[in-house]
Amino acid sequence: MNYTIPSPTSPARGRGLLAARAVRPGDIIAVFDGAGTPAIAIPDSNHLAHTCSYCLATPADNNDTTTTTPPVKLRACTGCRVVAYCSPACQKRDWQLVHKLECKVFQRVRASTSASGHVALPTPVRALVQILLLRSDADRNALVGKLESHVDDFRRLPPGNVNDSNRSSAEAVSWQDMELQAMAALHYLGRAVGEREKNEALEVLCKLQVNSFNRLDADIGQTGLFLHPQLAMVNHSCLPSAYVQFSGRVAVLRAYQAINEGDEVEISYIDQALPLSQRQASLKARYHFTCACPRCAEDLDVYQACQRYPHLQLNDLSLATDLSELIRQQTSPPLSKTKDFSKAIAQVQASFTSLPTPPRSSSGATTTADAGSTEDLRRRWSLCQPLLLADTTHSTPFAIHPVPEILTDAVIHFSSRANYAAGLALSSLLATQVEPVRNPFPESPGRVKGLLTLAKLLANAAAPAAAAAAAEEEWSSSPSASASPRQKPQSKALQAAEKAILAVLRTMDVPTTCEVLLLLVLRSASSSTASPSPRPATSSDAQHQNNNNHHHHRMLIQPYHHEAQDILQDIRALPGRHAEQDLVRKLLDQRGRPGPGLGSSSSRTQEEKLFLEMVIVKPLREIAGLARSVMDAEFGGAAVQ
Ligand SMILES: C[S@@+](CC[C@H](N)C(=O)[O-])C[C@H]1O[C@@H](n2cnc3c(N)ncnc32)[C@H](O)[C@@H]1O
Repeated sequence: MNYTIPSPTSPARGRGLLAARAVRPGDIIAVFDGAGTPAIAIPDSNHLAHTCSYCLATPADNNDTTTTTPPVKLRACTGCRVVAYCSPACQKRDWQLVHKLECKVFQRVRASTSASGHVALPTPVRALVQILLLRSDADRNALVGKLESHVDDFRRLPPGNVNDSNRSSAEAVSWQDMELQAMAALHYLGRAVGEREKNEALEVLCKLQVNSFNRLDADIGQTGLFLHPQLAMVNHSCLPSAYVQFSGRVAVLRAYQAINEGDEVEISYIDQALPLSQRQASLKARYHFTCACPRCAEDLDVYQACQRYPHLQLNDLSLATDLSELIRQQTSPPLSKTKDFSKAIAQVQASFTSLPTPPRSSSGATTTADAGSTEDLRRRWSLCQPLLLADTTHSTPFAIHPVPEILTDAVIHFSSRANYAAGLALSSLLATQVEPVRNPFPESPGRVKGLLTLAKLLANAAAPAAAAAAAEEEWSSSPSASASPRQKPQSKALQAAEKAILAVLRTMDVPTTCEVLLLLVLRSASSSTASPSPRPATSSDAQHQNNNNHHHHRMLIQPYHHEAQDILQDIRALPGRHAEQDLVRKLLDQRGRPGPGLGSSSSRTQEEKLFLEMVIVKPLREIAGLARSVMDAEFGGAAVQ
């Protein structure tokens, strides 16, 4: 056990989880098993048909044509026809765990719902049903008995209070809704709905609100609810020292920065990128406390917050080799303290709060997920203009909320239209100047995912670049005559931006850049205490091996590992790249190097740094420089009001 949970030291914060040994950034602090000890791990109710209810694998895990993994086929339970499984083994395990009892509840739900109606119970109601079904009081007590409920605070919430924190279950709303949820659970359980039963159910619902996590899947976003009594002891900070990752039914607590033995481990319950007022509101609405972390106390903007992490040096072998300089530019004087900028921030925030919540893209990857309509993106981009034009003494502060979210959605917008060059420009900007500021630790999941997206876009954009080069030679034609299918004719401005991007691409050694990006993705798996596992036959099989800590450590790899490995294999199969491969190997070889990740900067030679800077970072920065033109061309920039 790498942690301790002593009795509360501070009445304000209650209990907390302390590191029992010193850990380095990326190290696994602890693994919380959602199958063994009393725990709840369920898919979101509106994903039940697409997610294995035991191992939580989804067919979308294998949606990508770049992977060779056989697709997961799900079969519905023949009893309730509500939940589905990827294998008889998963079905059997879930049956023994809880479904034997739960199946009857779902049958009752089905019987009382019209044939066309939505049969599943909302996610928190299903979690409540599972808790109330637990066979013994001892089990139930072990799971929820000692958890903080804040029941009186919830009772006082104004009607219609909507919790929007990313740790919450989408359905979480007001006290009145919770009362309805409690009654629904008791009704379908066939139990008495007396005052005592209702209060007991309400208390459990409150505990779920305060203590459960949303399982975040690699590519689908929020896919379920996870509750574990020990993991629930981790307190919050807006400058967290750790983060939680999910892998099937397992939650992994990973260090985000070095933590000393005996220090408290803190995670962020909410989206750290949000400005102070929104962070405080989210924390208050669901967790009922006012955060007093250094970031809140001093109202640090995202650049200042980044400066507080001791990770800047780790970035010199990443796509943000200039992170210290980027931060220096924005923090002297502090961006958010300049008059123009505070005004711009206030203006942008006010206009955004009056917008209906845009559908959040869950992946940031090249999917056609709901990134918002073109119209919605135009509106959001135009509302951001005061922020982007505010202060000429600083370089453009692209990392300030909500710019990164809009750029991420725009990547999806362009990818779904097969305009990979435009997507590449935005993705390069995110990977070189935005994500490193928001996630200063180079191996954090947000960064790793961005690298993989970038590698894929680069590969896709390079194909038309090559085609366009050939076409230009022969016909002097424009890049719009290239191979990629287009849905709509493009504006002249977008064509010009795309031409400039393709021109940079033609100067690049794309396979080598992709290879380096993919190796950066893979390093995040190998530098932690987890060692990469051999590729599992299917993701569900992998989960089945998951029955002790040793196995957990073997399979707790970054979610993007296998995909990166697949693409890397294709690149390495290209002929005539021996010299390049040798260089890349030299640059990224970790053997014999101290420290986390790729070793300390002092052990790197000038030649290696120069290679990274010239071959990878410089051209990507050049492409990133075209992102603003791409956005303005497609979404109107300052011209649209
Ligand atoms: C998931 S629980 C964490 C464990 C909790 N401290 C306990 O003793 O049960 C969340 C609750 O812990 C408290 N908490 C967490 N982080 C805090 C912080 N930074 N400041 C004050 N209270 C905090 C709040 O009461 C919050 O609702």
